[in-house]
Amino acid sequence: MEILTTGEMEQADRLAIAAGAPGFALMLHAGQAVADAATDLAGQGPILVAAGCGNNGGDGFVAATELAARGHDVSVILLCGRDSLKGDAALAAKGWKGRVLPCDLSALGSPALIIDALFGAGLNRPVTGDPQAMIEAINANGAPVLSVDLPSGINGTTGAIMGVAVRATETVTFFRKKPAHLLLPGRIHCGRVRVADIGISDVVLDKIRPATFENIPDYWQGAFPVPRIDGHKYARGHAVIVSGDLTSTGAARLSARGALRAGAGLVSVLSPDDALGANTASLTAVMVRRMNGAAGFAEILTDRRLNACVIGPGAGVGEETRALVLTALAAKPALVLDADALTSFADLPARLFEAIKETGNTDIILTPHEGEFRRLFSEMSNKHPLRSKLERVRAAAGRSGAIVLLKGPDTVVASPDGRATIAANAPPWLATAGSGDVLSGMIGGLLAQGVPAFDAACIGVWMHGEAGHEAGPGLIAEDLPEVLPAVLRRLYDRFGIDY
Ligand SMILES: NC(=O)C1=CN([C@@H]2O[C@H](COP(=O)(O)OP(=O)(O)OC[C@H]3O[C@@H](n4cnc5c(N)ncnc54)[C@H](O)[C@@H]3O)[C@@H](O)[C@H]2O)[C@@H](O)CC1
Ligand SMILES: [K+]
Repeated sequence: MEILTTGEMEQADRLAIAAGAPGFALMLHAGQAVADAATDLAGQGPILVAAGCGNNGGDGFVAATELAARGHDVSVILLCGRDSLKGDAALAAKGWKGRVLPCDLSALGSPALIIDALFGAGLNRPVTGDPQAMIEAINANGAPVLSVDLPSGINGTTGAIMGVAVRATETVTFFRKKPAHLLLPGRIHCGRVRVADIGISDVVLDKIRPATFENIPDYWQGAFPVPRIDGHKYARGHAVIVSGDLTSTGAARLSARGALRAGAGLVSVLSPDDALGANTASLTAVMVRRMNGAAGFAEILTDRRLNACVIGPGAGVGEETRALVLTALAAKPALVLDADALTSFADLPARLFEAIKETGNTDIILTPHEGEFRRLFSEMSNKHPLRSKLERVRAAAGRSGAIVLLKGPDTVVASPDGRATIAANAPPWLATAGSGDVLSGMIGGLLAQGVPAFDAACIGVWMHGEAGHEAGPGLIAEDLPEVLPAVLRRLYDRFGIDY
């Protein structure tokens, strides 16, 4: 499902209006959708609408009018004088026949529900003064809160808190989600998110051409790999995972098991001499192969059947790992660079990015967590400290020439071609030692099956999040590959694939 910035949403409104949908009709639909959600939340109790002076407040007036018509006890507090309302908001306020209370915090009372219609997409500066006091009072009131379009104080495009922001129980937004409904901290302030149809036709998207999508199966269903009945394991690729030395081999083994469970036909751990014993003793379905430094690695990769490679988990930081990465880039298998493979280039990011661009290989994925990202893209992060996660990852993809996957509760995947996805399905207990190693392996396993890199990254992230739910609280990284069959089974059911 597409995600629209507030600018793109404005364009959607304009295109819908130009195609014959009156702006006020859109507001009426929006207000009705808010009223529907409010009825579910408030039951029969009194409802307070806190309205701002723009069209978000207009939606609030429409909802108030609708709810009063349905027999609810509704009152409205307005941030400004009624006379200063303009356009559709003024029209909406005219329809409200009840009292409008001045912006007095004591008027909040003890409603069964507060509808937050202070600011939506038009928030364009930090919240201070009366609106700030109002938002703080709403948060302190204790009543459930239904936010209109966005929790007031949240920037719709970045998800940032502009000084202070409403913490909603539920948010009703219109036509499509905005980045703030998925990116933190915005997502936390939204509560549940409902997307309401307000009469804007999907046709407007042909003109807007949004490049950001929610990372859900509908988005990548077409790229999801399904083993063929007449296929064999060699048709599902051979992923290789580079092991660290004797003191750090576990990460590569976790990664390898992730690759195998994600469906790679064959998986090999490439092991330095000193770690051969440890690796062979702890692996069965995953194969182990001796690898002597970068020269040995280059020789192994001349076998083109080894079509996907993961470097980073437990690899160690320094020149040796840098040499392995540059060797893999030159050999051009589909490639996941994770953890130490990224940190090894913290002082020389340009060398990595140039090597990536020189290969012309578009199947390269960098999978940093926030710390690794800051180290690798420090120049860019320092220059633009206020960019949202989405903007930062997009810029990093452009700068590096690779697909960049920035991990977190709102994992963003961005491609140098501009596409990006945001995932919102990761449970908090997924942030545990070794979890990222499994993720990089899963993506390697998908690459081995021939899934294009951007899709492989998105599918890997989503399945990893689902595996987190499947394993539940208390999970450790070892659990993640083991619950993948359950996740895959549900996906097969959802896609109607026989098995
Ligand atoms: N454009 C449309 O056709 C539609 C818009 N809709 C609603 O309209 C909203 C957007 O309306 P607007 O563009 O009027 O914007 P808002 O209603 O979100 O806010 C704009 C008003 O708030 C003021 N403002 C912004 N930041 C402030 C701050 N920090 N402190 C104090 N005042 C501040 C602005 O000066 C302006 O008066 C959407 O979020 C949605 O709720 C819906 O009615 C659907 C249709
Ligand atoms: K709002």
